[in-house]
Amino acid sequence: MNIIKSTKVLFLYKFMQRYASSQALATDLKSIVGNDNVATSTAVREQHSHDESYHPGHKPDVVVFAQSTDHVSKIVKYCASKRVPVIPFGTGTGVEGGVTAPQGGVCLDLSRMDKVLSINAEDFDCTVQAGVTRNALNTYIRDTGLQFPIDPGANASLGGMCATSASGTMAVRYGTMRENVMNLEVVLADGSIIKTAGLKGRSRKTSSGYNLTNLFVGQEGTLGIITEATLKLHAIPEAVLAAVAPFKDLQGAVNATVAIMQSGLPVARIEFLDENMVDACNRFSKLNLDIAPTLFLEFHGSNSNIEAQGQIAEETCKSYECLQFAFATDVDKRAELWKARHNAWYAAQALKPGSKGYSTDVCVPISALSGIVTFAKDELKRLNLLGPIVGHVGDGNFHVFVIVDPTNPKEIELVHQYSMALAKEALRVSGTVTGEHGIGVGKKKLLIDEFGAAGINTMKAIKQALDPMNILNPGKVL
Ligand SMILES: Cc1cc2c(cc1C)N(C[C@H](O)[C@H](O)[C@H](O)COP(=O)(O)OP(=O)(O)OC[C@H]1O[C@@H](n3cnc4c(N)ncnc43)[C@H](O)[C@@H]1O)c1[nH]c(=O)[nH]c(=O)c1N2
Ligand SMILES: CCCCC(=O)C(=O)O
Ligand SMILES: [Mn+2]
Repeated sequence: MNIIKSTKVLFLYKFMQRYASSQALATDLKSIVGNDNVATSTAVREQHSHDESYHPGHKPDVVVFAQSTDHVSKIVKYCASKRVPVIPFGTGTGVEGGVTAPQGGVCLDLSRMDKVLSINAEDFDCTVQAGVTRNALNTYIRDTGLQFPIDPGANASLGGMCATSASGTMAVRYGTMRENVMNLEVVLADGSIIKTAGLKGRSRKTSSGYNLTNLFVGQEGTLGIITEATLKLHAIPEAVLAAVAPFKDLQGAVNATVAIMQSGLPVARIEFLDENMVDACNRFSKLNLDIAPTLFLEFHGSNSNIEAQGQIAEETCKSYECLQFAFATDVDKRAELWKARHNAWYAAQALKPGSKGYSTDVCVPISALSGIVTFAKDELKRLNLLGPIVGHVGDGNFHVFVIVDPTNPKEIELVHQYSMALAKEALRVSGTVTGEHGIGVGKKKLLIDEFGAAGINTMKAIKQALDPMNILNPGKVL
């Protein structure tokens, strides 16, 4: 009895101590960035404790809404002086637990840094603050005839997209964030500010110094806080044509993809949905597609060549026994199709109300795609799991959205094992454990298999050099 009582007292004491220190932290931060930019309410901390995944949330002690690079620099400098963790937060749409705060600390929300700083239409580039979302940027530049085509399904922040090296349905044509970031402004762990590609750099190519830009693309907030990004823009095509092609079997759809890629056709989108995913999209997005392994395709070109592109794709799909090949030229029909594709994650989860999705994200050389998708499906069947499959197959990248009961730890463990087995199969065939979602907390254990000890030690040496006190998003990636 006494032991229980003293444990309770100790718990209460620790709670009071943490509460007092987080209050002191908030008071100091308010003096740096102003009262309106600091939140300590449970609701705001809860909202910033998790992303869109099944990974358990952890609340930060304080949430700070930065308004400028100067704010970020001052906050990081202060946190360094107190050895307080800093966790950057864009829009919280990540899926590997990257924004959770397992050690508490300050969640640095960048959504109020939402200014488009410059558009250089003649150079096809722009510079934005980190909190600008991809949709906001595309709305802002609509009249220039340009677009920023990297499209994770969610309306993510461009800072978050840089930090996770995001991609999406159009990477097959326009590249991922790695190919589209020209320069970054980054606040380092001591509060100093750098530009990764030169103080004013926005040239199309450079061989000057180390490639700092791509060190900070994909670092998930563990090496620095991205405050501004200079990005490549692309012309909005004169003509766009979409198509839907259901196939008799999975192999036909995947082999047609490989053949289309090998033909050199500049396909803009080529997305695979297995029969379960099509069924889920039909229900969730009110489509009426045949329930079969299906490709959604899109071609970007000029009025004079768009039909020829579509025709080559149609002939190729027919030679792999597609059941039909239906073009969608109408703007609204196309928008409906891609909206449904972007909502696939929610469609999958809606198959079982109350369930949560567990997303896998492997990427392999395209010649290995058919084999590994078959492996993924066979394993689902063996383990009796429901997992609709969707993929940016032109890049050899696909996701199994395994549906889990979040209250059933045994099922979560089983799905975790499935995800690990799939990732190891991807490595066996020379792929990667994540094509676009990153490592976060979810895939840390797999890094050693992908890079080996010497590779991991190199990453640790970089982390140690840039963040010796481990205050930047501790517990993530490495
Ligand atoms: C429905 C749906 C569909 C998709 C996706 C999500 C959802 C919900 N995603 C995943 C997600 O949208 C993607 O990872 C985004 O890049 C995350 O951007 P946020 O702004 O939400 O970052 P979020 O706030 O979730 O943070 C992600 C990570 O980056 C760090 N971070 C955020 N801002 C930072 C900054 N300014 N500086 C440094 N670090 C920072 C965070 O600390 C965290 O580790 C995705 N992804 C994809 O690649 N392809 C896809 O097809 C999809 N599709
Ligand atoms: C939120 C899970 C990832 C979604 C995704 O990457 C996709 O639909 O392609
Ligand atoms: Mn994806």
